Amino acid sequence: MNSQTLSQTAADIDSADTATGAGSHVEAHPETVARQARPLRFITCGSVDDGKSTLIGRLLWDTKAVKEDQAATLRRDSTGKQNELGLPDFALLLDGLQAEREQGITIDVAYRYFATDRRSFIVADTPGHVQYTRNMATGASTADLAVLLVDARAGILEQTRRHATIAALMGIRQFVLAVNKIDLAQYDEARFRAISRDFKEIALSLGVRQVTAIPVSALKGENIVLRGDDVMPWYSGPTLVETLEKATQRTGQTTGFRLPVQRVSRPGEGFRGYQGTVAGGSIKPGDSVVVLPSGVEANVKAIVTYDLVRNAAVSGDAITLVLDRPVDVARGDMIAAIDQRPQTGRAFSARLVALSPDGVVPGKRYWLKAGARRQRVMVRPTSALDLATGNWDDATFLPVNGIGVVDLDFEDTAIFDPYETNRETGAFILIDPESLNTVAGGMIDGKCSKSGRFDALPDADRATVTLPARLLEAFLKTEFARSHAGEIRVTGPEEVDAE
Ligand SMILES: Nc1nc2c(ncn2[C@@H]2O[C@H](COP(=O)(O)OP(=O)(O)OP(=O)(O)O)[C@@H](O)[C@H]2O)c(=O)[nH]1
Repeated sequence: MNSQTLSQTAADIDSADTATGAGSHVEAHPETVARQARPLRFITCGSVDDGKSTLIGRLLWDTKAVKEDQAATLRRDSTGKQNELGLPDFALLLDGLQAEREQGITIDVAYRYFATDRRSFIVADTPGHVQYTRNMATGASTADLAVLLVDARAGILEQTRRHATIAALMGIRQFVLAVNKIDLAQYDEARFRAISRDFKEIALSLGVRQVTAIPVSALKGENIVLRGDDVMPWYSGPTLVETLEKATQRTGQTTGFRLPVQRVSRPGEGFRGYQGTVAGGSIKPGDSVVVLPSGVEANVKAIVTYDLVRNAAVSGDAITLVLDRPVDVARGDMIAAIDQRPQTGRAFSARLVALSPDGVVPGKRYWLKAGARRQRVMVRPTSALDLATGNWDDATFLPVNGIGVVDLDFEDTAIFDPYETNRETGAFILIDPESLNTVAGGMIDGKCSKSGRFDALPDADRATVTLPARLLEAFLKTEFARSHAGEIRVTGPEEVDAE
């Protein structure tokens, strides 16, 4: 959404009347204001021991985000453990998290908050091990920018490519390459330039053009918050924190209004509201909406939060929507802008990150969960990313941590936006129906025209039901028939019908 449309939206919202005329009113907060106030979210990724914890510790320390008691603890805990430079171990600032990980307590991603005079930040610290790809994907899904760390001595590793690929797949369009431990590489400019060149090539192949490479020593605090000019006079670019201060925030959503319905509220006679968190665009009373997948159209009568009637709502607001006519809406449905609808269909193309040890198996039926919606789906990988070469090779199976392109075939109508246009209504997870484990995280590329393979199941995979004509129609309307469509082959009407 450009700034012009944003201000139009804001103006629309401000001039909106409420249709109810009742209750208290809250001034709408235009998206623009909310976005400026929002902290920049970024992730840090790197291989084990590249210095991620030290880098985040340094950022917190040098921006004075460390409270005095924490600082005292750090000094105390570092006693006797100082490195040859006599500096405290900044990674200890993150040690609480480490301890919890070691105890096996599941912490997907730890978020830390800090601020400079210019801006506030939330950094998602994601573990470096290969088996934590899932966590990285979680952190990346909300991040505006990714800081990728490499050890100046080791250069680009497969893990660097893996992380860059996941970050790009999750929609991040700004990378910072922190070439760390440059002190251990004798502050060698040629080394830094060579690593930057290799990385920029990878980023470009992933469609990421905005790359800032910075030579840093996280341990010594050079080019993190303070400059390292005396040891790296050849580097005149920005420090890490300057780059973060200037980074742009991604909107994440360029679609019209989206409300994935989480609950239908019927507190009393006559009132029926549809509850959920707005996942795109904005809405005000009087706007026309469509309920999907039914396609029924209605107008918004009122927008209610838990104690207020509002004259508008924007992305991120948890609301109850009241429509101007009785409409059949169920949990898992989507209420969307009438003139900017999401895509609906039974076949979609998507990219997946496989998360389970079993990988993603072609032909197997999974549950796909997107917001409150859960649907049966068959997944067919068509290509997989070779992280060593960066090539997309033909593939029919995705092993754990594999990244691939897949076709999704749904049993019934699915509703999505391409992930590029809406990170909430374009993302999903796959669940194994037997173990209930999360098998993969995915992002929708778009609808495809291929016919659903649920229609083309081999006969051996179907139950055969033969029914008299008078029962056939009634049977096809049952919940059982609808939820097993594609698995049941109905042959009929049978001869007995003549009786
Ligand atoms: N000389 C030097 N040592 C560094 C630098 N950054 C980190 N180190 C050291 O490298 C080691 C690993 O640093 P960590 O910050 O624990 O690395 P990490 O990437 O967080 O490791 P994991 O948490 O295991 O993924 C520690 O001994 C740090 O003191 C640096 O810029 N220069």
